[in-house]
Amino acid sequence: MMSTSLLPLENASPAHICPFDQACSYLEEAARELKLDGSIVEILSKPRKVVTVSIPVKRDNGEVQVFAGHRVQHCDILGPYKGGIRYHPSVTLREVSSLAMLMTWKCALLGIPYGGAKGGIAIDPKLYSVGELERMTRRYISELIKDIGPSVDIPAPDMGTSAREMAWMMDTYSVNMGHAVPGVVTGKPISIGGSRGREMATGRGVFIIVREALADLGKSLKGTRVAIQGFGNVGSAAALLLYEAGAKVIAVSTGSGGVFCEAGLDILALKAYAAHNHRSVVGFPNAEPISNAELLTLPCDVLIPAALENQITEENVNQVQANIIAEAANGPINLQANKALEARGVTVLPDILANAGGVVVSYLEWVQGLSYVFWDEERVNRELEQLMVQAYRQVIQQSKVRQISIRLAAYTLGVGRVAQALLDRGLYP
Ligand SMILES: NC(=O)C1=CN([C@@H]2O[C@H](COP(=O)(O)OP(=O)(O)OC[C@H]3O[C@@H](n4cnc5c(N)ncnc54)[C@H](O)[C@@H]3O)[C@@H](O)[C@H]2O)C=CC1
Ligand SMILES: O=C(O)CCC(=O)C(=O)O
Repeated sequence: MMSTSLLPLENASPAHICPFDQACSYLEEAARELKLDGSIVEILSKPRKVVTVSIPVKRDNGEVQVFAGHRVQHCDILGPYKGGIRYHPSVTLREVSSLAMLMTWKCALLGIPYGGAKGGIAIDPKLYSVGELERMTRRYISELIKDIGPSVDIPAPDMGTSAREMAWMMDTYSVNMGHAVPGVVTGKPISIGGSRGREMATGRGVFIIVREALADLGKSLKGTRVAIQGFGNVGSAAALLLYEAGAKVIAVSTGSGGVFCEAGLDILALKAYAAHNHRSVVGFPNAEPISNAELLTLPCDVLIPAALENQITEENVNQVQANIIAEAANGPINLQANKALEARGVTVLPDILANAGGVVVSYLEWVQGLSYVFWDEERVNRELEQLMVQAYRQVIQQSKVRQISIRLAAYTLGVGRVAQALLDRGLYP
């Protein structure tokens, strides 16, 4: 395992759960398959820049609370750093670092000219007022002002953040620059240069990849039984598109628990219910309660983890019954579980492919902003469809030619493209 000395602020958690070590293991596996030089792996296994800032925030009651805000810039060989910002209590520097590395491979796999980054603050946004979140977000971006920019590093939404936070970030950056800079973030509201289709984009990408995988197995979406963990931006959009295409979404969950209905949930009604129920699905009429753990092991055709990392592990993998798992979340299956699933012949559609729709439409948003020409949603969705299907086909082809798993095929394509660019640029400037 490569040294992770650029991450000095925290000790590693045990190897079987440390997300950064897991990300390095996949990199090393891809490098072995590609017969890459050890020095390339050494370079790519370390983030290029790790920033942690202190964020003092005045609470509504007058007290001051100080948060740590991270931004990890993994690699900018193919273009500006790109990746979301997460507000969730489980955020750690190691987690953010692993997610930044995944962004590098994801962008390269999809053929979009970005490097990888990720940011985050360990906070439960539900416990803070809108005013407190706004003050925290603005201070975080002020502290990062020299590290981000439209051609340097472009944040976007992730867990716990949305178009609202992106608008605060864009405004804070613009005020500091003295003029409007919409290109500094993506996933913005449409009123300030956001793209049509971005809100649904990650879920739409998941939908496209599941549809293609089913078609390759000679199956259609109609009547396919789907269980989805997480009903936020990604999970709810994937659920809606699958439901509209005739799939039976039999179970859905949020952090506070889930619901199950053998005949299939009415996703339109469930979305409306969650919107009026603090984003929780618990208590939805005509459905049985179900825990997050139970949802993962339900008999179903397609399982879509769309929340956190490490949900399918050596502890529950033997109970998982789905034939297809689409990683809408980043890193929901740990290393050991992944090996077990592959040995059983389960089709695992890896995160860097399955959830790439978000960064694809972020790229389209950035391109529209740079050219001052904005597209209708149909065009955005068409371009997204084309890039997702193309990447899926390339991954399946690579998997067949090299006789390797779909995950390793996706990694070899992403890592291989970055390694080639590194060599073409004369190693690293
Ligand atoms: N928003 C985006 O465009 C993209 C998001 N992703 C990934 O998708 C995943 C979900 O992100 P979003 O939907 O944006 O976040 P979100 O904040 O909109 O929704 C997260 C959902 O997960 C649920 N959740 C939180 N903790 C949970 C727990 N312990 N157990 C079960 N459910 C839990 C929440 O209740 C909520 O329903 C993350 O892994 C993120 O990195 C990946 C690519 C792009
Ligand atoms: O839209 C983006 O730029 C990044 C999305 C993201 O954070 C991810 O794909 O994990």
